[in-house]
Amino acid sequence: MLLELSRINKSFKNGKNREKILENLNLKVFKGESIAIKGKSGCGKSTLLNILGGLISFEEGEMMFDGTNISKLTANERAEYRRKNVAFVTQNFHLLDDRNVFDNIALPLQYIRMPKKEIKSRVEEVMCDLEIQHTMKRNILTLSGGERQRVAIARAIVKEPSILLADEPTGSLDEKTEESILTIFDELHHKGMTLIIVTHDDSVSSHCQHVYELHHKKLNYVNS
Ligand SMILES: Nc1ncnc2c1ncn2[C@@H]1O[C@H](COP(=O)(O)OP(=O)(O)OP(=O)(O)O)[C@@H](O)[C@H]1O
Repeated sequence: MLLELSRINKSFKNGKNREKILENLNLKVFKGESIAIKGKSGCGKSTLLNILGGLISFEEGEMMFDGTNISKLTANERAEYRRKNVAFVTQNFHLLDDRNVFDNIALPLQYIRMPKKEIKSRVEEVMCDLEIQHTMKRNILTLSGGERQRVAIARAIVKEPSILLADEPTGSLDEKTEESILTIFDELHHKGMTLIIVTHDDSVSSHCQHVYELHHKKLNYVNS
C-alpha cells in the first residue's frame, strides 16, 4: 500500500461555525494505480487532493504514506514529504509568466540543488517526452492552453514523483488537446506512476483504473 487515509475529518471555519467537509473518509491507494475522484462542485474534492499532497492538515484521522504516518509530521516535515514524493497539476497551471518554458520546468530541480548539467539533460528528456522541445525558449504567455498544460505536467513530473495529483487537468482544453493530455497520463501510468485525478469529465475518469465519487463527505467506489 502506498497511501492510506483512515477516518479523515476535515472542516473549515465558516463565519462563527465550522463546516465539516470530509467525515470519516477512507481511501487506499496502491503503488502505480490510477484513480479518478468525481463529485459535485464544492463537495470537497480539492480539499481531499490538498490533504493527499500534504498541503493542508486535518483534525482527525490518519494518513500513511509508504509506512510513514504523515498526520504526525510537523509542517516542515510535511513540506519535505511533498517536495520528495508529490507533484501537483492544477487547472490554472501556476506557471511563472516571466520565465521561459525551460526555466519553468527546471525550477523544481533547481530547488533541490541538482547540478546544472543534470538539470539540462533531465529537462530536455521530459520536454521530448511531452513533445514541447520546440517551445523551450518561449515565454509562457506566448503558449497555447494545451502547450501550457504540457509545460505544467512536465514541471510536475520532472523530479519523478511517486504520486501525481491533478485537479481538473483538462478543464479548459478542447477535445483534441484533452485527448493528447490523457495519452500522456496513460503513459505515466504505464511507467508506474500513481495518479490521482479530480475530474468532472467522464472521458478522463474512463482512463483511470478506479473511480470514486465524493458524496456526503465520504468516498464511494463507483467502478474499476
Ligand atoms: N480555506 C478554506 N476556508 C474556508 N472554506 C473553504 C476553504 N477551502 C475550501 N473551502 C470550502 O470547502 C468546500 C469544499 O471546497 P473544495 O474546493 O474542496 O470543493 P471542490 O469539490 O473541489 O469544488 P469544485 O468542483 O467547485 O472545484 C467549499 O464549500 C469551499 O467553499
